[in-house]
Amino acid sequence: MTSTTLYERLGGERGIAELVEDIVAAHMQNPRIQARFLPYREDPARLEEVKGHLRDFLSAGSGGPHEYRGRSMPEAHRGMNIDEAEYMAALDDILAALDRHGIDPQTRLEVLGIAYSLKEEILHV
Ligand code: HEM
Repeated sequence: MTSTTLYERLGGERGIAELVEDIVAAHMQNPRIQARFLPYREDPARLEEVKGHLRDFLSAGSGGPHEYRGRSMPEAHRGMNIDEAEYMAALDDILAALDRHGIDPQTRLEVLGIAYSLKEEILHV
């Protein structure tokens, strides 16, 4: 068991900011889900807002100091009708980013567990 928080193991504020940049860039390259994200290139202000929410979501959910002020998971993904393959593609991007950032396997599993637990709140809502 480790005594550091998940937030610390993800690299704190800076590590999480880098992870979010990497994950969003990966989503934009990922053929299974890029159509969901590419339109945000035309709206940089909105993209920054969503990235800020993603950073705060990760911080708040990992024991960090930031408060999440975005929408709930069902509200944020309502009407997108996200399917299982898209969900797995997003998880792949997240795991690959954690790997690239040198996050240890135990911590990656922990993040995977949390991400997976949100599935019912995001799929087909
Ligand atoms: C573990 C899985 C996921 C988590 C934790 C997650 C988390 C989030 C969060 C925190 C936001 C910001 C909400 C806000 O700004 O109010 C968001 C927005 C968004 N998510 Fe996800 N998401 C996940 C999976 C997915 C998947 C699989 C897709 C599509 C393939 C997706 C597409 C989007 C899009 C397009 C937005 C922007 C919504 C908007 O502009 O209104 N997400 N997500």
